[in-house]
Amino acid sequence: MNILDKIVIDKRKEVALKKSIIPISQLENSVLFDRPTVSLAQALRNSSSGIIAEHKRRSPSKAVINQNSSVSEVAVGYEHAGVCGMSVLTDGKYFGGSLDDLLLARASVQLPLLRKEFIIDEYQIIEAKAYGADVILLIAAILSREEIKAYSELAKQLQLDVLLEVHNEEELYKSIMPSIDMLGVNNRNLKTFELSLETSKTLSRLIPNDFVRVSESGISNIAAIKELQPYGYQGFLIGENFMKTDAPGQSATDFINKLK
Ligand SMILES: O=P(O)(O)OC[C@@H](O)[C@@H](O)c1c[nH]c2ccccc12
Repeated sequence: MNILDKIVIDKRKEVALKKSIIPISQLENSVLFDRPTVSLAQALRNSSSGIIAEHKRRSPSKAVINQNSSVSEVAVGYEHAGVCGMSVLTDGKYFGGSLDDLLLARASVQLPLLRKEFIIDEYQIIEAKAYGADVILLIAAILSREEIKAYSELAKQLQLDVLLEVHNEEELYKSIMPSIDMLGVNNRNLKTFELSLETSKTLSRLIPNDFVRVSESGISNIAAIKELQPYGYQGFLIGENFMKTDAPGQSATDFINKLK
């Protein structure tokens, strides 16, 4: 069994438990549920840098990155740096994140916030809205075409943007539909952790022009961005490169200044 299979098995148990404790009606009654959202896709279209900065304490591929980071401080630092959006890992077991992290980020910044989660149930999309997210991630490797369609349509109803993540041609073909706003190509294979920017380059020619293109993972310098821009990428999701430093916000500032 690969790591992604393990994560999904645990996630199904987690969601089943949560559903038995907090009913959907309670999520829908939360204060943030009616908050007007901000579009990340729009922010990326209007930006020249296109940086989406992630809050990530640890990961199965890298162990500890920044175990004790303060999500509020990081969020404020990222906003100050001029990023287009922030990604907040909410998985606890494998990434050390939580929905409280999302709430804290929401309380600290106006930026579009992406709930970075392994979504396998509609409940998690309603939860994302209730905890202040503007965008959800859907991972094609763990979803059928029917699920992608149902989940992305629900997200649109809730005014959430959808970032659909793919890693190969097959995943890309099954995911192309109008309810997707952004197509993310993950340079990291979630099953083997193998990393290569070539993935973004080879898949780019298969992505229809109306989707905002986001390249995800393994981006650690300006050269990588310059290399990917000619392939039509307008968004760049960066986690570890910022989070491994003592001041993620400052490293995002330095990075964006170099891009200008
Ligand atoms: O830390 P990196 O290599 O910059 O990667 C960030 C982000 O792309 C990565 O965390 C990620 C991309 N897709 C995911 C899906 C689930 C969990 C994590 C991810």
